[in-house]
Amino acid sequence: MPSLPRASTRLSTPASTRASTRASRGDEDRASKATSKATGLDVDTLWAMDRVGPPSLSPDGAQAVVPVTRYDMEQNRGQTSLWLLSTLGGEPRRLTQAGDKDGQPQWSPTGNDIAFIARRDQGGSKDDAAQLYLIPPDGGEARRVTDLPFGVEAFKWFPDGRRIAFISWVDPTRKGAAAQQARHQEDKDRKATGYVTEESLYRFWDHSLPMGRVPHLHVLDLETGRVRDLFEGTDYELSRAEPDTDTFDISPDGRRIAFSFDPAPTKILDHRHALAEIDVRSGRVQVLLQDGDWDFTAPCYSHAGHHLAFLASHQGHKHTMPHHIAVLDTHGNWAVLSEDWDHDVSAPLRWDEDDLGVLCLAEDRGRRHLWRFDVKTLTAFVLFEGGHAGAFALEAGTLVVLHDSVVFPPRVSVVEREGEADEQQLRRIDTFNDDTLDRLTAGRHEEVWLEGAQGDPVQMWLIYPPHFDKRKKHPLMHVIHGGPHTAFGDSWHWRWNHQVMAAQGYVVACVNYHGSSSFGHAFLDSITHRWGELELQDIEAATDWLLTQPWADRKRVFAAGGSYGGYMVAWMNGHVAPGRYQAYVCHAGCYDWQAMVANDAYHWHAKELGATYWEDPARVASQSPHHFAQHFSTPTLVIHGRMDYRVPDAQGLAYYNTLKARGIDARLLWFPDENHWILKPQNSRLWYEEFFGWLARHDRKAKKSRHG
Ligand SMILES: CSCC[C@H](NC=O)C(=O)N[C@@H](Cc1ccccc1)C(=O)O
Repeated sequence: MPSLPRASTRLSTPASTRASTRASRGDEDRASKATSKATGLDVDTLWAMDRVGPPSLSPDGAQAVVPVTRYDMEQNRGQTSLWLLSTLGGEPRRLTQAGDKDGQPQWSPTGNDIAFIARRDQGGSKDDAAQLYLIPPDGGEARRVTDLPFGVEAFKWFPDGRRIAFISWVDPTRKGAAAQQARHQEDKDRKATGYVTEESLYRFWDHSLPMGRVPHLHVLDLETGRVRDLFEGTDYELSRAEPDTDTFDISPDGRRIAFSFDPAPTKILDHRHALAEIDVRSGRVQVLLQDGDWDFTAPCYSHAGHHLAFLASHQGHKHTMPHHIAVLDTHGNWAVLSEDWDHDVSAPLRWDEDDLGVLCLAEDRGRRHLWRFDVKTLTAFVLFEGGHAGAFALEAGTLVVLHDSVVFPPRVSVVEREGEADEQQLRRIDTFNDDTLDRLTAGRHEEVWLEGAQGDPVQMWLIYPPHFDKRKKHPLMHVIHGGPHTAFGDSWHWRWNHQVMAAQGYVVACVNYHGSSSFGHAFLDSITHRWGELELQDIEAATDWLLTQPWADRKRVFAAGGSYGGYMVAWMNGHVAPGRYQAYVCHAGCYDWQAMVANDAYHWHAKELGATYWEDPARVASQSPHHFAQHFSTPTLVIHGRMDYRVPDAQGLAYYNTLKARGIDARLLWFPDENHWILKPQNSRLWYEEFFGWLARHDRKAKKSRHG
C-alpha cells in the first residue's frame, strides 16, 4: 500500500491502467466519450445483457465453450445455452438451443464431446433432476448419459475421456441404484412437507439440505452407462456446502481421486477439512492429510502425478487465516509454499504446464488477478492483471480468462504469455454485449486512498455519473460491501450495479473499510471482536473527504449496503449524528447478532464477535445495531427476502418494525420468493425502482415526477 498524505487520488494504479487499457481500450474510450446522445446504463438494459460464464477449452486450445445466460424481462425468466468461441479468431457460435439451463460445460480430453449439466425435456422424457449430457462440438443432438434419481451436481472428465466423475446426493444408508430409486419414489410420494432433522448443518444460503442425503462421489462409465457410488458403504462424503469440482481431482493416470472431506461425524460449516485419496478400482480410501489445526481443500494433481497442490488455512492459529498454496509429495511430505505471500488464494488451483508453477486467482488491493505461483522460487507473478479475473482455463499452451471491470461485464480473452505482466497482451474472443456497450456512456471510475481508522491507508473506489461535470454539485452515495471480508473493486456487479447507480446522477463511493479482503491478513483481521468500530471510522473519513470536493452536494448524502453492508448502515443509524446522511437503504442487513443464531452460519459469529450471547451477552450486544435503537433517526428503506437463510428476514423485519415503532420514516420491500440476492428480473426492476425512489424522496433536488 502506498504511504499517504491525508488523501491521494488516481484514476487507477499504474498497473491497472495498463491492464484495463489492454483489456478494453474500447471501454476506456466509451467511458470518456460522453457524447450528448449516449446515455448511462438503465435497469432494463442491464437485464438485456448477456451473462457469460466460466470457459472450458478444447484439448488443442483452439476453442472455448462458455455458458451464456439471457433474461427476458417480460417473461421474468432466464435461459442458459452453450456457445463456442474460437481462440484463433472468428465469430462466436451457439452450440445448444433446446435447454433451459445448459450449464457447467466441460470439454472432453479427446476433444470429441462437450459434457454439460441440464434439466431437459428431451427424447420423450423430462428430467426430474439435473442430468449429464454430451454434445459433439460440431453440433448435432445432445444426448443424455445419466438418469439418476437425485441428479448430478458437478463433474470432471477422467483423463482417458471414457469416464466421468460426478457428485450426486444420495441416501448413505441404502446400497445400489434400485435402493436409491426407491428412496426417490418415497420422497415423491411423501405428502407431508415438514423438514425434520438432528443435524447442525441443515440449510445453506437459500435451501434446506436434502433430508437424509449426502454428497457422494460417483463414476460413470460412458461405454456401458454403468454408475458406481465410490463412497457407498463408507462414512465419506464431500462438503455439504454446495460441493463442486474444487472438492476433488482425478490423478493423471485415472487411478485415484483426491478429495477433501470433513472428518467430524457431525458436520458444521466451519469444520476443518482433511484430504484423502480413493483408489478408483478397489474403492480403498487413504487419508492423506488430517490435522485439527488446518483446513485442507481444493486438491489438484500435477501433470506428472507426483505432487498434489491444495489450499491450506491455519485455522488453529486464527479463524481468519488466509488460504495458502501447499504441496504434498508421494512420500507424504507436505509444505505450505505461499506463507510469505500475504494473499488469500481462491480455488481452483491448476498446475502450469511445466509442473513448476501453480495457477490461481487471488485478490490484491481491490482487484483480482490470475497468478502463477512458482514452486521453486516461492514467488507469485501476475499472469493476468484485473479488473477482476473470475475464472480461467489452460490447454495446450492457450490460456483464457473470464474477466470483468466496472465498465464491462464478464468477457473472455486469451492471455498471451510472453514477457512480463507489464507487457500483458490480451485478445478478446467474444463479442457479447458490444452493441449495447457501444450505445452507452459508462461512468468514469477511479481509486482514492484515504487516511482511515488507526491512521491506516484505506481504499475507496469512485464511480462518477456518465456526463460528470465537476463544476456542478452532485449527490453522493456510499455503497457498502458485505462480508465483511470481501472487497469492492474494479469489477462488474449484476445486482448492485455501479453504472446503473451512477447513471442516476450519484457519485458512487465504495470504501474498502478495515476488515475487507485483498489488503493482507492484518487489515482483514483488524476488526475481529470489534465489529462496527473501525469500519464506521473509515466510512466517515471517506464522507469527510467527499464533502471537501467542490462537486459534492453536502445536503444530498446517502448510504446503502447489503448484508454486512446492511449491518453497517443500521450501525450508522445508531452512531452517526442525525442529518449527516439524508437516507439509508438496508438490504438483507444483519441487525441483531443474538437473533442471528437462527442463520445457517451460526458457528462463525462467535469467532468474529468474541463471544456467544450466552457467554457474554453484553459483548455481543455492543456490536449489534439493535442495541443502539434509541439513537436511530435517519429514514431507511429496509429490503429483505424470505428465502434468505444467511441473514434471516426476521432481521430486516425487526429493524423495520423498530423504525416504525420509533416513528422514524421507513419503508419495507419484502420479497416472498427471493433469497439473500434479488435474482428475478421483475423483482430486480422493482428493487431498483424502490431504491432510487426512496433516495429521491429524501433528496431535496430530485425530480419528484420521476420518483413519486
Ligand atoms: C461462514 S459465515 C460467512 C459469512 C460471510 N462473510 C464472509 O466474509 C457472509 O455470509 N456474510 C454476510 C453477512 C453475514 C455476516 C455474518 C454472519 C452472517 C452473515 C454478507 O455480508 O454477505
